[in-house]
Amino acid sequence: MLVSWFFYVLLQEYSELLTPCYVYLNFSGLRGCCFGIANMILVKRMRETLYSALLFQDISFFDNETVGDLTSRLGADCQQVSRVIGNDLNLILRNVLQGTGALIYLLVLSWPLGLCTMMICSTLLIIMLLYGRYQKKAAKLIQEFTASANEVAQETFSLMRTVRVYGTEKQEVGRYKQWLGKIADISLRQSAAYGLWNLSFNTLYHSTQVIAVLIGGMSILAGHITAEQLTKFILYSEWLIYSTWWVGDNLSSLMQSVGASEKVFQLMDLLPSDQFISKGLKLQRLLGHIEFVNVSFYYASRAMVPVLQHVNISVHPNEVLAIVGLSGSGKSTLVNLLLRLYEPTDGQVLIDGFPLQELDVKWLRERIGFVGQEPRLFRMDISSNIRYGCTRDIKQKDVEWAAKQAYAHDFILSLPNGYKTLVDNDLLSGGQKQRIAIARALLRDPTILVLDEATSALDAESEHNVKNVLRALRSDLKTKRTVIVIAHRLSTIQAADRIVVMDGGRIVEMGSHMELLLKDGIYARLSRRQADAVA
Ligand SMILES: Nc1ncnc2c1ncn2[C@@H]1O[C@H](COP(=O)(O)OP(=O)(O)OP(=O)(O)O)[C@@H](O)[C@H]1O
Repeated sequence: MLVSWFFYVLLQEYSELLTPCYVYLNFSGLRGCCFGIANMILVKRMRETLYSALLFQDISFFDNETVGDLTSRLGADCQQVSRVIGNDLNLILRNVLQGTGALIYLLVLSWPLGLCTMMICSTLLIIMLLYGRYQKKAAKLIQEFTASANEVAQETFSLMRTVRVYGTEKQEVGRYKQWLGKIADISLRQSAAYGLWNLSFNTLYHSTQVIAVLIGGMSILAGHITAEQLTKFILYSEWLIYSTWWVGDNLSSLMQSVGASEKVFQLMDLLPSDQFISKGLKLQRLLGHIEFVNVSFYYASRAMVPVLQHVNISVHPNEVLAIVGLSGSGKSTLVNLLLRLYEPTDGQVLIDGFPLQELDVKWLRERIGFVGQEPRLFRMDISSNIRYGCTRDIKQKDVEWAAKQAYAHDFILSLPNGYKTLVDNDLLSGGQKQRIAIARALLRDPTILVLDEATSALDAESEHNVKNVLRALRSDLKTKRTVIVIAHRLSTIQAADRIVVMDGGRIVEMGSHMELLLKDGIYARLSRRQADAVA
């Protein structure tokens, strides 16, 4: 009897709530589907925006960010936002509508009772906001610690051979556990806060019932309301307080997601580097005349350490200039400035008489071939790796020509699928990867060719062959190009037109191989030491 009466009241009240919100509240499948689609579109768009915002930053930006941090922003953090859109927002909206409906109905039934319930709900809301703020802070910390833990794991996996050889597995587990400990500490506090939040809810929830019975009972005795109205009131106040609880619960989870996503939004808002925005000059023809005029430089992350000091060099078109010097003397930095990866702190780099900043950076880079110290290949087939970044219309025979020039053709043909073999980091030796990187640089037919320790991983014969290629490229009058070679192995650069010797960010000697030997300075000393080492 009591149960059927209860259902009767419930049905009657539900039918009274036939408002435009009814459709929203009751078609949960449709709602879920709409939020799911919105979520999918937004998260995809967010990842795209974030990824392209990152790719168009200055190189110095990547000096200050870790790979683990950035990848977790793209992965886990974007997923958090998806949770907000797909779940939390949906439930918050549903419960706000339901709670508002219940509150209006309660005030209509009995405004003193309605006001009391509203006060209790307001207290609950204040506690909820404080709890939400705490959760936001905690989530931000957890996100940071998780990124650091990921960074440690990523580093350890990528240096697995070193870890194994030095037997530091336990030490690495310890390093990882340190971050996990910090995450656990915050999670523990989060759980305690959740417990407190639940306790407050239960206390306040029961107090509504006590108030309803007390004030409602008195109102019945005074004849202000009927017993039926009080029953309805208790049902609706329960509805209201549960809606408030759900809003609070989802709001705190929303705050957690907002905390975790704050950095994502900051990164998404980054403007592209100036060099991608400004439209520079495109010369009709690039001759390859490079000048460093009184160039000084320091890295922003180490502002107190001057890396280059008053460097003056003029490299003529079609000249082969070698740069040598002790490790850390600033050779690669000089090349970084030429590639406009960094801007000089003082002085200017000129190409064919034009300051680098005035030239269109894309146009210029298309005309520069670069082989770095540790060529790492992309996870694509060998042919695509050689074509990488080449904007000309390239045919397979061009790719093979470049591979032959770099003495890579034979070993490529010996691979299971030849030029179509998918490159895996472990598949090729350091020297083989370097030869593919040289082929990539040659295929661009660059006017300026920069080789930064490009032959360091080559065996003596391959190095000799590649040196011949460079010599041939130089003497080919149709393809004039300026070549800058950085090498530790002095045998590689003996034939260069000019050799620049660097020490502590300054140019200390300059001349041909013979001239520098006669000078009996740093170059002659380095040369003697290398000859002794070979002997
Ligand atoms: N991204 C960077 N951020 C801060 N300092 C850097 C960065 N890259 C290089 N340096 C510092 O600048 C100095 C010059 O480095 P650079 O790589 O130009 O020397 P190098 O002569 O090419 O050395 P090596 O022959 O070992 O490659 C070094 O002290 C190095 O620690």
